[in-house]
Amino acid sequence: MAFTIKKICCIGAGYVGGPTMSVIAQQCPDIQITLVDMNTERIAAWNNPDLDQLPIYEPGLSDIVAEARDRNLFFSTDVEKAIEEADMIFISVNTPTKNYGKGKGMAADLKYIELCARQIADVATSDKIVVEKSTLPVRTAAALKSILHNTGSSVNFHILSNPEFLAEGTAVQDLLNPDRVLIGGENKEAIQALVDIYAGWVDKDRILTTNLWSSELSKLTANAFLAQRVSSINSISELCEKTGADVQEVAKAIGMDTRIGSKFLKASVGFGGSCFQKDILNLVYIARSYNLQEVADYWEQVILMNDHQKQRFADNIIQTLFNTVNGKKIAILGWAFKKDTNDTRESAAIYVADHLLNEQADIHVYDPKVPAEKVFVDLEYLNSRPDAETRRLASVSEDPYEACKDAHAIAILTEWDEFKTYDWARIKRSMKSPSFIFDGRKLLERAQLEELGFVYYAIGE
Ligand SMILES: NC(=O)c1ccc[n+]([C@@H]2O[C@H](COP(=O)([O-])OP(=O)(O)OC[C@H]3O[C@@H](n4cnc5c(N)ncnc54)[C@H](O)[C@@H]3O)[C@@H](O)[C@H]2O)c1
Ligand SMILES: O=c1ccn([C@@H]2O[C@H](COP(=O)(O)OP(=O)(O)O[C@H]3O[C@H](CO)[C@@H](O)[C@H](O)[C@H]3O)[C@@H](O)[C@H]2O)c(=O)[nH]1
Repeated sequence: MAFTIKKICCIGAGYVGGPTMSVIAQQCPDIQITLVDMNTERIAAWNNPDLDQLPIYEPGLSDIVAEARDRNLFFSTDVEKAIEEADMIFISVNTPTKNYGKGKGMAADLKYIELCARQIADVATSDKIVVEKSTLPVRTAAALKSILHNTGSSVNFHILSNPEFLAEGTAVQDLLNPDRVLIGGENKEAIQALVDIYAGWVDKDRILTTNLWSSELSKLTANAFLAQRVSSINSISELCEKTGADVQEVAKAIGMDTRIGSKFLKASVGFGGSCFQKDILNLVYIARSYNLQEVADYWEQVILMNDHQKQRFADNIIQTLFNTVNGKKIAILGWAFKKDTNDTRESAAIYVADHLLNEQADIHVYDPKVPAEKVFVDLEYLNSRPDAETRRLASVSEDPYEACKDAHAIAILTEWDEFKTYDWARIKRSMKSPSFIFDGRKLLERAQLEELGFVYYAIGE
């Protein structure tokens, strides 16, 4: 039996649900989409007439929301109503690393997923296609199936896995022109119903269908491979610093080998974001749960290398500043985990700053998109010291020149384009001497800065 999809509900209006559903609504004006979330503030922000106040910053997103909102795209806190009315339900809730109990610090916490499944099971009175959009451990669909099919009602549920591969900062472009769309499932008609939606704007050759488990595992694997490239080049950056090789030159030289490819070879202060670490830890946990110790150790090293990269960046600042940063003002440019997003989850900046705060440095943060309070909350979450001390040592500036004034050093931790356009001569004049720059993104030009009198350190040089 072919399915006709007229109404979609998406549970979870976050970094994935928001942009994904906005693009589907834009591309498929005949489908009515309701994004629901239990976070009332988030939903209110999605409904804010002022498009600058949307809860998520992504280039191009506000135009799409402006086009589709209140036409066929709706944001609501009425989860039950949206579930009841929908033909297809996307689950796009967060699946963070568990911070309690069995698997603490490793496994994905599936409590939000289970809650969604139970809510769907309780509310649904007609057949539904349930789509896993969240990133999930392989075989989660089996648990979902068990919850949905044990309701005692005659409602049929078809479960699909449709992991999302968008990267933040380029979410809209990634959704409009995906390298591939992956759909795993068991029921051919249900799979076809989702294929038909994407086929509205995605080339059919790029829509891949697989079994459920391959789809679930492909998502974890893709992130593990991407993160592994960053850790691999970061490991080489340290060797470059010892030997006189330049990591950018090495990356270019190896990236021109078509078997290696040039993407994801940018050495950095360490990868951040809500996905890489969480998903690799989860992969490691799954491997260990099948007693595959070598597999687990292999992937765990990607995380250990990343931790080392953040740590050694902070250590290098301390060492270079004559082995003490106590009472010294250090400007941190960039708090988001990458440019063009306001997301700070697992940002390397948090860990570098925390390390410097442990040494009693006086931290001044500037980021073009991250609100001040978020910076404090991120630091306080680590619980490294009393909150009052964090707020005494750290501050947030709305102006980059203020952040850098009287600083002993500047650490560049996000690759925001605007940092390249600053009046660096003015910044130099306002700083203490010697004036150090620690470029964790290799964003600036060494020759220009050295000419201005800075002492310039960059990852991998
Ligand atoms: N952020 C990314 O770039 C990205 C990309 C691909 C995949 N993913 C995966 O997508 C999933 C979602 O990630 P995200 O970044 O959008 O998370 P997020 O935290 O931004 O959004 C999740 C939302 O779900 C809501 N929620 C949780 N449980 C709920 C429930 N029972 N009912 C209603 N709302 C509920 C939360 O309030 C939150 O607003 C995760 O599994 C993540 O790994 C994320
Ligand atoms: O050469 C590189 C590439 C990335 N990074 C860093 O790696 C992190 C992650 O970057 P990126 O992958 O671009 O952003 P995410 O939004 O985390 O996207 C990843 O995680 C998502 C969530 O699962 C997936 O959907 C995407 O495909 C995957 O790229 C950031 O801190 C980047 O600065 C580097 O340091 N060097």
